Amino acid sequence: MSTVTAIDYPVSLRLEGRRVLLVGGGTVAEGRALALLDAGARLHVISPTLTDTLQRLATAGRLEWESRTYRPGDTRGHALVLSATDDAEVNQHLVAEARASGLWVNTADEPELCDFTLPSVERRGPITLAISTGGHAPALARHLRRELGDHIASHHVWLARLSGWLRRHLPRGPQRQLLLKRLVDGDLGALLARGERGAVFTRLRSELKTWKSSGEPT
Ligand SMILES: C[C@@]1(CC(=O)O)c2cc3[nH]c(cc4nc(cc5[nH]c(cc(n2)[C@H]1CCC(=O)O)[C@@](C)(CC(=O)O)[C@@H]5CCC(=O)O)C(CC(=O)O)=C4CCC(=O)O)c(CCC(=O)O)c3CC(=O)O
Ligand SMILES: NC(=O)C1=CN([C@@H]2O[C@H](COP(=O)(O)OP(=O)(O)OC[C@H]3O[C@@H](n4cnc5c(N)ncnc54)[C@H](O)[C@@H]3O)[C@@H](O)[C@H]2O)C=CC1
Repeated sequence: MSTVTAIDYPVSLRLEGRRVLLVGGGTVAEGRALALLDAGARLHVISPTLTDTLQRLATAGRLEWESRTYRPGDTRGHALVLSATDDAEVNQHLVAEARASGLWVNTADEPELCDFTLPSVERRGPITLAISTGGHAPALARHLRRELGDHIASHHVWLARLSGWLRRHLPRGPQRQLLLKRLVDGDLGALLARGERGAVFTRLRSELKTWKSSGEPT
């Protein structure tokens, strides 16, 4: 067991259409595979065995499965590499190979060998809550994720979708910024928190009319 001293730098990766290698097909690999598929990755799994769920995904063509053990050279052609075998030596080889080719790699069994670690993730619509303890306390990350996840209410999800729509349809600038901030913690945000979506719509509709009449595209 190793010690982790540096603080991890959080990012949200866009993996849609990218080829990701996952070595291992057990319970831990299954969790990673489901999250990677949710993110739209083109998933390549190398493992002599698969869990039932992974097996079903392979049969359905949702992932590419090679039923064999890892071989040097397997990382070629991938954007990201994750190792989740129960063999520490295999995981170490995979990390060394990935790093030698400049690829980012995560191994489930050794925080110190990871180029990135996986946070505990809670999703509500477009909102992602991710908790990291930098490898110190994964069980605590999970506990906090569940506890804090309860604070993301349905009006937050609604607000995120509405904000996304407004950002796509209104031109950038101070007027849009002000409106989007008011939706979160201004007068409109207060209405939303009370569940008064109808009132917010009415107010928005009349405000957007002013935008139109002042020559702004909607
Ligand atoms: C470094 C990291 C590398 C990585 O995997 O990226 C790592 C490493 C290790 N985890 C181990 C054990 C456990 N991991 C969990 C749970 C999760 N582990 C996750 C992430 C991470 N785990 C990364 C750091 C994240 C951070 O701390 O910020 C979560 C958050 C996300 C995910 O996996 O997707 C997911 C919760 C998902 C959810 O929300 O439900 C539980 C709790 C449980 O299962 O209930 C236990 C048992 C309790 C314990 O041991 O603490 C072991 C020892 C294995 C052994 O003893 O054999 C190692 C290896 C080591 O530390 O040496
Ligand atoms: N990061 C985390 O959150 C956690 C990590 N772990 C660690 O993750 C690792 C995997 O755990 P589990 O999924 O529970 O193990 P598991 O025993 O269920 O699965 C291991 C998988 O690796 C495959 N495998 C073994 N050798 C291989 C090789 N040479 N090439 C390709 N595939 C190979 C096996 O066929 C099997 O599918 C362990 O090292 C464990 O300590 C465990 C719990 C949590």
